[in-house]
Amino acid sequence: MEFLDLPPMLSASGRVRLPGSKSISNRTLLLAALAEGATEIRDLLASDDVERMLDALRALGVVWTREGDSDNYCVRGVGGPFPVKVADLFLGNAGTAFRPLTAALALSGGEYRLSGVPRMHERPIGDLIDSLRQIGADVRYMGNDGFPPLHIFPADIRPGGVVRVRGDVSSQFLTALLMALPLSGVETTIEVVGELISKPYIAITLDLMAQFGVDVRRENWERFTVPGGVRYRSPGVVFVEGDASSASYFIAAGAIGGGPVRVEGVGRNSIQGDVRFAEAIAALGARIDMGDNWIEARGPESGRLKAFDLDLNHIPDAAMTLAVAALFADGPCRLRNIASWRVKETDRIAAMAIELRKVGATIEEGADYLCVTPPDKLVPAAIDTYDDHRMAMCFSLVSLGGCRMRINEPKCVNKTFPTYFERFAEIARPVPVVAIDGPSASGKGTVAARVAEALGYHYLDSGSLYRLVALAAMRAGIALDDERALATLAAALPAHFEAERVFLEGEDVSDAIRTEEASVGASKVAVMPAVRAALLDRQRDYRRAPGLVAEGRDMGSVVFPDAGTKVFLTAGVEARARRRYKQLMEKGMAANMESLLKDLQDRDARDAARAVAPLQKLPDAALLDTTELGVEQAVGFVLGRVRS
Ligand SMILES: Nc1ncnc2c1ncn2[C@@H]1O[C@H](COP(=O)(O)OP(=O)(O)OP(=O)(O)O)[C@@H](O)[C@H]1O
Ligand SMILES: Nc1ccn([C@@H]2O[C@H](COP(=O)(O)O)[C@@H](O)[C@H]2O)c(=O)n1
Repeated sequence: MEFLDLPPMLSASGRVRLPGSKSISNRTLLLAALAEGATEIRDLLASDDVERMLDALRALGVVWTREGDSDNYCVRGVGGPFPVKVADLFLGNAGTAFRPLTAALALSGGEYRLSGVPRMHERPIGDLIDSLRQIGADVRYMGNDGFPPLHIFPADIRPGGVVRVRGDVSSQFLTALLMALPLSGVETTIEVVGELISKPYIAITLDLMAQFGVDVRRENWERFTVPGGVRYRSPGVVFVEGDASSASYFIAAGAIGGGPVRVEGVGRNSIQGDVRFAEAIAALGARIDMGDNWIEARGPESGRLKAFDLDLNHIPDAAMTLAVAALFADGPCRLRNIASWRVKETDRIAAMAIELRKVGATIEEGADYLCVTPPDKLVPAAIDTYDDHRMAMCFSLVSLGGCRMRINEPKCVNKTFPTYFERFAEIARPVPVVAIDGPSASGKGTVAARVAEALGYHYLDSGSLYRLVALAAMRAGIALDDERALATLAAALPAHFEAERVFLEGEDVSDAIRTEEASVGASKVAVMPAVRAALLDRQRDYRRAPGLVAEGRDMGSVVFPDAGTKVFLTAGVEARARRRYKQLMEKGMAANMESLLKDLQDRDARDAARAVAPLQKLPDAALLDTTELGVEQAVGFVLGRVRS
């Protein structure tokens, strides 16, 4: 399985230029395709869902071109129904392509097959088909009744009068009918059955249809009359706004991570309903500023978001971001009227509940609501994403709580925002790590502890963990080559640290882990991949605000590969043996120069030669040879690297 590890973040600030809106991109493409004349589309979203629409249009005989590698396209409209009369279309999991194309093709007088990924075949479409059948369309189910895949046949379309469509499952059914009906040329009224959900998405549809010359008469959100004798006409150029749903992650990042975070591409003039996410998070205490084409978010004055109880029917997609923002609220939060989540890319209510529990939240889940009680402390977790781009993007925000996160299958963001994690990395500031690696007795521990003190950071002596495993194994009679038993021991090591002392099962073993026997034992158990894996998360958990200085052999290469400062600290082996001898003497421990020298050479060789996480100077690490340097000079060097 592919995954992406996000480090714990300290804060978020910066600017993000948003990718184009998915809803506007796919609607504009379809309208441009059906229109008379050519349409220049600027800033089209580059994503999987839009590619599915572009592929489908090409297969249906629509000519479109892209300006080089840009996001600007030109679509030559066909001025009516699609010219290609037989086609087999694969539409992935793109609801914004599947539903509107179904309606437009049902009125195009051809034979078409429409299919998608397995999840698309679980997403209901029966209400739309029922409506299309009311005007004579011949659409048949190829699998389960009410669900894709579909087979459309030429039919005698009888438009006019009133068509009824359900509005309480997906607003895309109404959008699909609205966009297709002008193809019939006859005035037709659509009556919505049930309370229409996601009204702002219908507003986008009506706005874009108007730009293409078709003005729909709307009576409340219940009746929509599409005029007769009208055809779509290209407005010439259409600018696609930035995606307001995608903006929600960055607005939330500013609110959770302090900010200011500014998104560019949507603002108070937006036609997208999800800009109202800004209002929702402002109600939680976030400080929001808005311009015509930008929104800026900062954290609440009080430092913590307020608990909420909100009806989020109008912003179902951006509401997912609020479910994760709830982790940062000062009390239990309730997200209401979100039943449509159940029929999206995945059952989002169920998926959210499972994943929020993983990070420590207490969740109550209902048919159309979710209650999130934030945990006292967030728990690092591996988040499953259910092939749902929004799950991946939402959960990246948990890292802003100073909690490392693993996002499984992160490429699902390609559906709407292929560069999401790059943009997120530009605004999120990880808890800084200074990684100091080097051979035994080179002075890493001494230097790292002083650097940590100077910076006010936490300190990790990773070698002590391997020493503890060796000591615990020797005490328990576990052979130092029994990898499985050693890994089990390492995974549940009953050890803790207090100031500079180390405890094993409550006993102070600070000196016991420093004996030569424990040193040799440590270097033997450290060769084993399973032991190293068992200690990995434990080491990563030391990364806490305001920062960490970590020393060992693989701090910069494996444990904290993204460390901002990496130093390879070394010294000649004789100098190191002399230092170690002096150190042991000062502690009143027995030592012999000759055996110390041999022991260091053996350990260095074992550490450097092992297959997993070998001791090495990384290309991005600064080399510091302290053979001729004092401790203060070495500390000064590292601090200089951190501050430069
Ligand atoms: N630059 C230096 N010059 C002289 N002595 C030093 C220097 N750096 C460290 N020392 C001394 O060397 C001894 C060994 O240092 P330290 O324990 O920090 O090394 P280490 O690399 O952490 O060793 P290990 O990997 O075995 O834990 C200590 O007594 C320390 O004070
Ligand atoms: N990141 C690390 C740290 C240590 N080891 C192994 O543990 C032994 C003891 O470490 P000290 O730093 O306390 O000397 C060392 O010899 C290494 O074999 C490691 O593998 N990775």
